[in-house]
Amino acid sequence: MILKIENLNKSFGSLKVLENIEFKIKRGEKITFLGPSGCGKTTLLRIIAGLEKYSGKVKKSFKKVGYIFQEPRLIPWKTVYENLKFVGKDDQKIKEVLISLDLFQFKDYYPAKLSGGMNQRINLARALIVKPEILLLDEPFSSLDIHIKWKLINDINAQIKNRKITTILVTHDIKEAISLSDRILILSNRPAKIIKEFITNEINEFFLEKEVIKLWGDKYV
Ligand SMILES: Nc1ncnc2c1ncn2[C@@H]1O[C@H](COP(=O)(O)OP(=O)(O)OP(=O)(O)O)[C@@H](O)[C@H]1O
Repeated sequence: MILKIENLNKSFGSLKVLENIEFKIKRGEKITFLGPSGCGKTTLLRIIAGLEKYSGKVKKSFKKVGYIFQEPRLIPWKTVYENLKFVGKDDQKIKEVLISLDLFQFKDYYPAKLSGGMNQRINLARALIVKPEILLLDEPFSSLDIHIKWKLINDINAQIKNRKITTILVTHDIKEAISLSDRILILSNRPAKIIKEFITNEINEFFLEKEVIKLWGDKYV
């Protein structure tokens, strides 16, 4: 087990965001938390990454985490190469990751000169450079055009398969959930509770959409 969470609760002042969250993830597993907007998905990932206080038990058997945020958070005055150098010192490793993501030819560009999709690929490269045992993906496709989004999903799937990385995606998008996970845990409206769980192989998009409409009501868009 790479992560085990029991009786996790989180509030910001009087706003209750997470309620009695309990789950386990095996090493190498890909899971998605599918939840409506504003239910507490980012907060859950931030707790797993060690960036947020909480009450309950979070038992982690990993040290290296890769985190991909909704918006690419690259340092604007550093080139692609320098952005990666900032987190990983090994030139050979940087080169290998850039080549594996078809980014090597852009190594001397500044982020502003590249598209949103390219910036997110660089973000992925930056997350992979630390050789993460677990990759946390916080709606990384939300600002991307549809075809760029699917290219990035394919890239992520190939990379996590090759490197056998455990992944946790949070999203409100059914297709993303199905494309990137072995298991889908459905979160309720805020405060987020786990209300249902599916094995991705056993369902399809249409079935999941019906379930989500039932569970989220008018929060489903
Ligand atoms: N640091 C904070 N202080 C106070 N409230 C916060 C803080 N962080 C998040 N919240 C609130 O907690 C709730 C859950 O936020 P969170 O970002 O975790 O949800 P989400 O499901 O990721 O949202 P979205 O789908 O919009 O990205 C929101 O109402 C948000 O305003």
